[in-house]
Amino acid sequence: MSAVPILANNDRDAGVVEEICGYLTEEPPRSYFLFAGAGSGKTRTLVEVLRRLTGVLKHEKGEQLARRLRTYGRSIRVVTYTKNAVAVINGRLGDNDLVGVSTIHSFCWELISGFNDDIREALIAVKEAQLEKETAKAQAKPRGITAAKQRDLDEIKADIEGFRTTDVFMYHPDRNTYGPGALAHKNVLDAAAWLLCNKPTLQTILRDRHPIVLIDESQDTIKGMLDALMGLAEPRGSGLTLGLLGDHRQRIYTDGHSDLPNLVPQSWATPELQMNHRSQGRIVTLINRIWKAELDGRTQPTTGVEQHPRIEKTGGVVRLYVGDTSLSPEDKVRRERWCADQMREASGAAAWGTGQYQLLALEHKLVATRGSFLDVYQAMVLLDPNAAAPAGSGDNKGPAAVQVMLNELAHLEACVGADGALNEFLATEVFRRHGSLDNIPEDPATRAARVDEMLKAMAAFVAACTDEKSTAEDVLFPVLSANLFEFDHRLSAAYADKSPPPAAPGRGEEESKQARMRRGWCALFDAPWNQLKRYRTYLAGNSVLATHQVVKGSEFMHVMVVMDDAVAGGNQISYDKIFGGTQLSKGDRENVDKGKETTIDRTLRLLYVTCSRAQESLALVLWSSDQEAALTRIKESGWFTDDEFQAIQ
Ligand SMILES: Nc1ncnc2c1ncn2[C@@H]1O[C@H](COP(=O)(O)OP(=O)(O)OP(=O)(O)O)[C@@H](O)[C@H]1O
Repeated sequence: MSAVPILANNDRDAGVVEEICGYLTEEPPRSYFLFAGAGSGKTRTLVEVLRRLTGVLKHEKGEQLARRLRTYGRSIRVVTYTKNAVAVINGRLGDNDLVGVSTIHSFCWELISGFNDDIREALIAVKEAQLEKETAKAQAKPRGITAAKQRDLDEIKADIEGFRTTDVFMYHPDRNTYGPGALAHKNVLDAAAWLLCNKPTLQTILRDRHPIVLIDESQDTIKGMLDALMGLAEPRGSGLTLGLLGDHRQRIYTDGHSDLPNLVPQSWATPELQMNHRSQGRIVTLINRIWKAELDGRTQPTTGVEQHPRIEKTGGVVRLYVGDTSLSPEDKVRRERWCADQMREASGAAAWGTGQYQLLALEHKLVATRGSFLDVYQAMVLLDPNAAAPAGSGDNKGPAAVQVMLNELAHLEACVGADGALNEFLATEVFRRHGSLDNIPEDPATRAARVDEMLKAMAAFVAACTDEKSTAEDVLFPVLSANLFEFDHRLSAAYADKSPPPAAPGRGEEESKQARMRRGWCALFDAPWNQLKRYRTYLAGNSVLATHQVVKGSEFMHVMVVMDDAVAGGNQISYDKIFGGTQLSKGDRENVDKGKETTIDRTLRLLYVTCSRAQESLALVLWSSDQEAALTRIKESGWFTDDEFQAIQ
């Protein structure tokens, strides 16, 4: 008797897999948009559908579809947001020649690569449209086309000329591509979208290769491509069927459509997942509340399925702590530890006392302060602002010129045991792997001299990296002097240059790239070596610290969300406005009047994403510019019970 209601409740979404299989195997097949909230098991649903449609699991109509796909050499294409998601789906699906899983970048490049004339035509058309639009916009302004704007417009013209004279285009979806004909990621997406809209041959190729395309995280999928695909899928029976999976409540990038649910054609099916399998009941109630909140300054609709927790997940602890944002960063870090202690008492989870909770901060700099690697992080930002921090797609690997410090030297350092002794066997392996032993001289005497030089350099390296006080320069010195690895010429040149760093530019002053990089190199060489390890862990996404954006798709037992608008800078996100410590600005009011997206809308979605990462307990720490006002508003909001929020003393 007891098992029945559990199954009934937890299995309220059990029919969705079969429902979707039905749409995709109908004649003609029907496109669908799956509303699937946080923790609802989108991936599992997707994989289960694919198993049935490709004949892995017994399914009459699925087997027929699989036969048809195989006969014509076709496959179902799944498009994911990150490479990590590709690996997860492939891992769960196993070997399956009827399904291809890739990121949108790989998918687009696969479609257009080799069609150089078409790519050229598309890129020129896209850029000319951009030039026309930007010129008209600038001309309409009271000051007309300023010198700075003219520079931007000239850059677009130069891009167009560059495309005109390129014969062969090159691209690697997994990394930045350099050299003649190299395309940026955005070029590839733009070109593919344009070609899909304008070239019937490419439309036929797509339909012929992949009659079914399923897109994960569709709320953040780049608009141009999504529009092109949605256009091709109409009318039903056109030869392309789309499945869009997503959660518009979790849209955090500006690439996606702002209101996807309303763009989906009426004729599409709209199945729903109502369960949240991830979080305890208290957390699910909170995220439902957050989404439904009728806040002043909100323009986005509250469309969405109310989620249900699993019926055995009746617990969960949620707390909101409100502190004064004018405190120093050190004081804030200390008080956040106090909040963690409060969480340990409230939840009884030892993890809060041992630092085993995931801390989510709004901004990388904030994370770097809390993670004690601020010097290294700031140096990396100066060296390459676009590569210094982890990205949601998992693509950033740090500035290219310092890769040897992030890889080779890290691997060598890992050969040093806790007792400070170097494991020579492992170190030799590291050298072999990175090609450092390839050029060891043949002649015995020179060979012995080289080996001796390497051993001495290694001993000096070990001494430097086990000394807490060493800077990056101290550790680099022996390895660079003995050429233990192949160093990027920019790193070697910067190291050899002993000139002092240029002064940082004043407010509003421009800085050349060269001066900025020189400051970056000097800051990096001066930074404590032990910060590099923490920076690497963060970059790789393996840290207990992360930004709010990067954790999309992840889950953690215990989560602390640190909300500190003042430190984060920018006006895109403001938690203090949501919680009442800051009033809406004039710009917010204007946006509301025009029905445009507001800070409140963006912040609410980000808050929804961060809160929904927690499985067991969730601490929200708000650094507010008006503690009292925020606490009053929080009490009125009804999001939390009286014992769930308090001031940070
Ligand atoms: N049917 C199910 N029964 C039990 N557990 C499930 C089920 N589906 C998913 N889960 C579990 O619930 C958690 C959330 O699933 P998953 O990460 O796939 O959700 P999601 O829809 O991708 O969420 P999000 O959009 O928040 O990232 C995972 O731990 C997963 O193992």
